Amino acid sequence: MADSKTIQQQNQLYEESTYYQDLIYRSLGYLDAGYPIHFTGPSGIGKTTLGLHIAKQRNRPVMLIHGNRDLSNEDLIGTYSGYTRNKLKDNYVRSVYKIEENVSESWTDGRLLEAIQKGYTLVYDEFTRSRPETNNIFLPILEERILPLYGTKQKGTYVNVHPEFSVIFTSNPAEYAGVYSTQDALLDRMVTLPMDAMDTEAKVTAVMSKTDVEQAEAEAIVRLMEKVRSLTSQKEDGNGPGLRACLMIAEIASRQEVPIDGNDEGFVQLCLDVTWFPLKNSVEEKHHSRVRKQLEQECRKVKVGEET
Ligand SMILES: Nc1ncnc2c1ncn2[C@@H]1O[C@H](COP(=O)(O)OP(=O)(O)OP(=O)(O)O)[C@@H](O)[C@H]1O
Repeated sequence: MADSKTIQQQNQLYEESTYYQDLIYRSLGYLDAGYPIHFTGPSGIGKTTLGLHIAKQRNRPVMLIHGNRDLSNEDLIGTYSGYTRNKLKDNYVRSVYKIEENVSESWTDGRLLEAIQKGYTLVYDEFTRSRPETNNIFLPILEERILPLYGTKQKGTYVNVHPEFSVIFTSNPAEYAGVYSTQDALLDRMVTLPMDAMDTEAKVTAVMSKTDVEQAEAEAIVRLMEKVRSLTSQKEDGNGPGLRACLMIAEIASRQEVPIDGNDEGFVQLCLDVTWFPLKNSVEEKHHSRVRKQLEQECRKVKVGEET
C-alpha cells in the first residue's frame, strides 16, 4: 500500500492538478503572512492529506492533533504529572544523622505548548470535534500571538508564540450541527477554504498513486463508486462510499490478487462488503432490499476498459 509508494508518487495528484496547485500556493502565502488556514469539506475528500502536504512544504517540524471531545487544556498546554523527590542522607559524622528531602512537582509540556515554543506547523484535524472551551485557547494565540498559562501554576503567565508557528485547521461542516458549534470568533481569525470534492480524474490519480492498480482498473473502480453513490440521495457531501472506498477496493483487490472484474465472485463480494454498510446508512430502510439488488447489479457490470 502507501509504504510501497514514494511520497513523490503520493503527491502526484497535487503536481498534476491546477486546482490543487493553486490551492497549495494560496495556502502557503496565507501561512507565510501569519494567518492560519482552514480546509472545510465533506468526509474523505482529502483535507487532512492536503493539510499535511502543505505543512511539510514549510520546512518546519509538523505536529498533528486530532480534535475530540476529551481533548483538554491540560493535553494542549501541559500539566503537573506527579512529584519528584530528592533525598540526601548525610551520616558522615556517625553521631549525626541528617536527611534533607526536596519535593517538587514535575511539569510535562502539552503538545500545543511545545509546538508554539518551537515554531512547528500544527495540523489541527477535525477541530470542531473538540469542545469550544478547549478551542478558546487558540483565540489569544492567533490574535495576540501569546499562549496564556492561566490555571497552570507556572511561573510566567504566558509564553510568546514562536514567529514560525502556524496552524492548518480542518473540519467537516456536516458535523457542526451534531457535535459542537464552531466558535465564530475563532473562524474570524482564519482563512477558510472550502474544498471541492475530487472529480473523476483526480480520484483515478489518487487511487493509482496510493495502490498498485493500473489506470484502467482505477477508472473502473472509481466509475463503480460513482454509480453506487448515485443510488443514494446524497452525492459527494455526506456519508456513502467515496474515495476511501475506492482505495480500499483497489488495495484489497491488488493484495489478494482479485481481478477487477464483475464476473469474478470474489470481486463482487469485496465491493459489496466495502460499500453496503455506508450505502445502507444513506438510504431509507424501506428501500434497502431494492438498493442492495441495484448495488449488486452495478458490481457485476464492472469491466476494465469499458464504461458500463
Ligand atoms: N492527493 C491524494 N493522493 C492520494 N490519496 C489521497 C490524496 N488525498 C487523500 N487521499 C486519500 O484519501 C483518503 C481520505 O483522505 P483524508 O483523510 O485526507 O480526507 P479528509 O477529508 O480529511 O477526511 P475526514 O474528514 O474523514 O478526516 C485517505 O485514505 C487518503 O490517503
